[in-house]
Amino acid sequence: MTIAATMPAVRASELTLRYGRTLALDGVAFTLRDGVTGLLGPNGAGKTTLLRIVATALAPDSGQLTVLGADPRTGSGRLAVRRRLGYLPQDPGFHPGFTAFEFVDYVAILKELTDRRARHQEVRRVLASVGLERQAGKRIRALSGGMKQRVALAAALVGDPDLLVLDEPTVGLDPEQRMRFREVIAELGERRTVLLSTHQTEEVMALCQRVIVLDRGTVRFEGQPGELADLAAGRVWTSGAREPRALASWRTGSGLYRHVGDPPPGADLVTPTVEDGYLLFVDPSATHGGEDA
Ligand SMILES: Nc1ncnc2c1ncn2[C@@H]1O[C@H](COP(=O)(O)OP(=O)(O)OP(=O)(O)O)[C@@H](O)[C@H]1O
Repeated sequence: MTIAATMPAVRASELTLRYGRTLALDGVAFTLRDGVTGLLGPNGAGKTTLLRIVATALAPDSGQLTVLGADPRTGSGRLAVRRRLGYLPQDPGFHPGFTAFEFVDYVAILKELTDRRARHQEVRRVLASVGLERQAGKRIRALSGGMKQRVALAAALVGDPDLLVLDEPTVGLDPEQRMRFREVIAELGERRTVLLSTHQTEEVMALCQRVIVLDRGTVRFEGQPGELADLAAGRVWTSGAREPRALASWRTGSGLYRHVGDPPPGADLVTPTVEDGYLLFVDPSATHGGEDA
């Protein structure tokens, strides 16, 4: 079953969550529709906390949340969400003695695929979709980090869920594996709603139709990656020397220095990237303090 194009898969407002004295989420609001949305933010921004809430693994202290038309505050609502959700957590909690097949089969059992034959067919399908058909019989402890990550993604794909929540899915992967993951995720995003967290702006450019920038528990930006890049227009330039007053200034492969910040008069402005826009939001010395007001 697919969700109607007009209906957001996730609608959240005023989500707040504290761990003791740490305010991890502070009035977070966003809407997710079909396609791939990247959740970008520095360490400790609240990304994992937010993904766990959307995946119904954690309840917010306050705020409103609708996931796939259901209310996760109720038991029946959580069950309805979990039946149509695929979640790749940061730490999937593998039993290392399981084979890849056994682990994904175990997840399929938890997802109520009771018919053994159909279930095994589904396990083979999802393992093949991440290129692991030949490793299905290997013990997880014997797999590389990248392969373990693929097993975790395969488990999230069981049952062809309408909503996929992926916590840093490409972390620790080599470039080839990352490309392979991108192919799988992009294809899913053509038919489903995918929310993935990442530290990598290049991932957002490569994959995401939309991006949410989270910093210190607050949404700083929500829109298209191109719009985030455009926010840095006029604030990125190159020159032949380091610029100590810039927010960021580094020597590039060409030998020229690239700077983000307030350019001097007559600066050689260049086209900004998503990373430039992101830097302006998350750098505490940036002049975007009013954006979240
Ligand atoms: N179980 C917990 N107990 C106490 N504090 C926590 C707990 N989990 C997270 N935090 C704190 O809440 C804040 C948000 O953490 P969270 O893991 O959601 O951020 P993140 O954006 O996913 O970070 P990273 O990119 O490093 O994974 C941080 O300050 C973190 O230290």
